[in-house]
Amino acid sequence: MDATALWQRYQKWLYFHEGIGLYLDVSRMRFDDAFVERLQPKFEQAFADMAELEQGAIANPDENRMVGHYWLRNPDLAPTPELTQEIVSTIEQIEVFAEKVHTGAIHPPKAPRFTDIISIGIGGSALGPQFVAAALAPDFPPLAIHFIDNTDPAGIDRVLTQVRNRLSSTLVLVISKSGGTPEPRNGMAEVKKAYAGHNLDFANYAIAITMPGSKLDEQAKSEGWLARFPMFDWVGGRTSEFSAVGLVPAALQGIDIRAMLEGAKEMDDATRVPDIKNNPAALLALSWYYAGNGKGEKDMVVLPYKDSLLLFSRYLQQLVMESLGKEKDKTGNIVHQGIAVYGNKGSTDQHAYVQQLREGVPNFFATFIEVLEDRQNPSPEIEPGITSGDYLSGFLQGTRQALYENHRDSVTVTIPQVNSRTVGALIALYDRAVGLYASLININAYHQPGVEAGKKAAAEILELQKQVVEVLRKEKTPLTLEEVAQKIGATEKIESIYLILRHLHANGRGITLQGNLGQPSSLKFSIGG
Ligand SMILES: O=P(O)(O)OC[C@H]1O[C@](O)(CO)[C@@H](O)[C@@H]1O
Repeated sequence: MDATALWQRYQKWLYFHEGIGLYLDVSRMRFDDAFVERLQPKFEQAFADMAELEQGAIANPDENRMVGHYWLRNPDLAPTPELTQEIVSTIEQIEVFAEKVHTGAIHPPKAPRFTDIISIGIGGSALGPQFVAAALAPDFPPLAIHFIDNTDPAGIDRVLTQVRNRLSSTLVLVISKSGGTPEPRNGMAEVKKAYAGHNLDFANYAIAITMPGSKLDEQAKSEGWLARFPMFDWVGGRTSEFSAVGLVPAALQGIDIRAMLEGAKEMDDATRVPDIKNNPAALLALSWYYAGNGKGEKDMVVLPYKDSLLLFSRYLQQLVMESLGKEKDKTGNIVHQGIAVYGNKGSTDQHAYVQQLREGVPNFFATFIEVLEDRQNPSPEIEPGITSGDYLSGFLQGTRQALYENHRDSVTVTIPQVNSRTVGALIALYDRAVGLYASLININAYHQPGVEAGKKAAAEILELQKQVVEVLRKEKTPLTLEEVAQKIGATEKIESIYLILRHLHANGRGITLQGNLGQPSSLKFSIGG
């Protein structure tokens, strides 16, 4: 396509949201009108599915749940007045709580103000808060946030070291929808011990964000934690940023949560329009379908050209891949669906993997996120008439063009600046795009049956570890791996037994070994001695 035709195509397909100032350009996706027409019936179904979902249908039949994240930013949409009230009062509760923490009306026993937050959670209970903190937290927030989003002991230590002089003024948010996920449970248990080690009563510092009645909720209630905020059954972890999961940490950091909710609501209104061309989420879903042939054949590379949006690609990775990556469609056919998402930021990635994007295997489409405002204050010139921001902007255009010339398609989302409203709108845009795309390919975007297998296998390993240790404790003489496996009656698990023992040995857990480390079958293990 020549430059004139491309410019025509750009204007024909350009979407602009006046309220938010958001542009979406899908002109560099090479679909034609016939393709759009072919998808029209699927989109009609998708818009109808979405309307039903918003009205409170059981849109997640496998878990028998409604899917209500859209109600969080427009509580009047909730299907019952009780739900509306629950949403409204939770937001009010959060604002009042944050205000009291900021003014010192709620303060730690031994200090006039809380200074820091340790936020413990994983997946949807971490990625939204992390993304929003990186994008929106003021440079000098009223409370500085630190995340424990794993069961990595060294990661936990790092956070505890960062706050070691301020533990007595550090709030701890324990965020887990289910209240039973092992990683945050472990993080919480370790942090609780650290407080005890400093003679601090953890309950005075701890806040639970979880479903009422969960294990975590019961613990928080019985131990008298400082506060509890509800997470709703009808909100999925990966779409929970506008529930207490995201709003509590954001409000505590001084982020304007009302503006974030407003931006999301405005975007929700725009993405409810049942017209592909005038609905930015539909345009995204159309582009994804085109790129990957409705089967995820191409990866989505997300390139925000703004440091503060660095974590957007990681946030989208869970939203898109946990929602769309499914073995079966809604009818039960094996489909192995999904779209792989990765990315970091531009123009930094230009000096990392963009080489492959431009010339290597063409198995992706790019999503550029552009921010019009370079910085809040005027920029100095680094060359006559040129600023650093001009470079950033030029690099974005250049990469988009270079990719297109080499038949690599791209979408560009442009926002005027990074603020609470635009970040709220971005999250809402992708929430809806995922929902619509899921309908196009007929999958349930709201469950995650696949993650259970890994969790179950891990639980079995921990059980096996107990058996291994028990066997070695009873033995006087060192045992080979085969002997351990035989004594447990699990010869098929010999590799797992080896890996368990190697890990215990590396961590000074009382395991002694003799033999050649490079030849596991030569090793003999004992406890102590
Ligand atoms: O908030 P929870 O219940 O601890 O779950 C954390 C994450 O774990 C998952 O259930 C998958 O393992 C995600 O969907 C979720 O965001």
